[in-house]
Amino acid sequence: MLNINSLSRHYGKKEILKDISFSVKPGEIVGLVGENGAGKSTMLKILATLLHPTDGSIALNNLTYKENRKKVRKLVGFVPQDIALWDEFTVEENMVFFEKLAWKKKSKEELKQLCLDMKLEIWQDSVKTLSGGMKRKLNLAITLIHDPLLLLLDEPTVGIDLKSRKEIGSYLYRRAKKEGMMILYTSHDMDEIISLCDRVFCIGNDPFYQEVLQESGKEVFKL
Ligand SMILES: Nc1ncnc2c1ncn2[C@@H]1O[C@H](COP(=O)(O)OP(=O)(O)OP(=O)(O)O)[C@@H](O)[C@H]1O
Repeated sequence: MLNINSLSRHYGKKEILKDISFSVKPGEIVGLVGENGAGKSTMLKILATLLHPTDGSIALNNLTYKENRKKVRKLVGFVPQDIALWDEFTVEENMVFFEKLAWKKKSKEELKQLCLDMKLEIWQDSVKTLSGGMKRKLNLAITLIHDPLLLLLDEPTVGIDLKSRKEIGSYLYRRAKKEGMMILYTSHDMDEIISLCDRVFCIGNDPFYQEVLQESGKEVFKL
């Protein structure tokens, strides 16, 4: 279970997140939507332990972020908007490199299977020769190497073709429901949010997203 309590974040004098509280249950997929600059990435970076909140507390499976940062890090997977890969290395070399940094041992077959699960069928090619969508698939595969309990995805499917997007979505959905993995996910694609997420949180003051999502019958909450 992820619990966020009265969280706020300022950048200088600018308040981006204000008194935010919510919980995510095991196996739940939660969408985070809102206009550009609303604070979605800031929220994910805080949950990924890359930023500190100005105020408030977070706990993952009763591990408080403040006191257990290292332990929490092992349980979290984060796909940021910017792709971070070794361009000169092959897909295989990237997977092996990141496996060494992970806290779980995975065989080459398992690593290759993860790429296939992300609809990436290339293994020996150098990353610099991959398309933008293929790089995103590799980024997703890397994030899943250590079997995170909390998966944070910041617009992960930008540039990924529709068929692969649907298959990756179904794969993540199955894993969340089977393993209790929690997924927090930002996207500007409302169809994808509606089809994949159990609940949606709207961040920021623009009522547009809430109205669109309510029309679809989704459970929508304002943060
Ligand atoms: N390092 C920083 N220093 C100062 N301000 C920042 C910093 N990072 C982000 N911001 C500001 O915080 C606000 C929220 O940014 P954030 O990236 O979290 O928004 P977002 O909802 O993810 O937007 P988008 O949909 O465009 O990705 C923006 O006004 C942004 O300019």
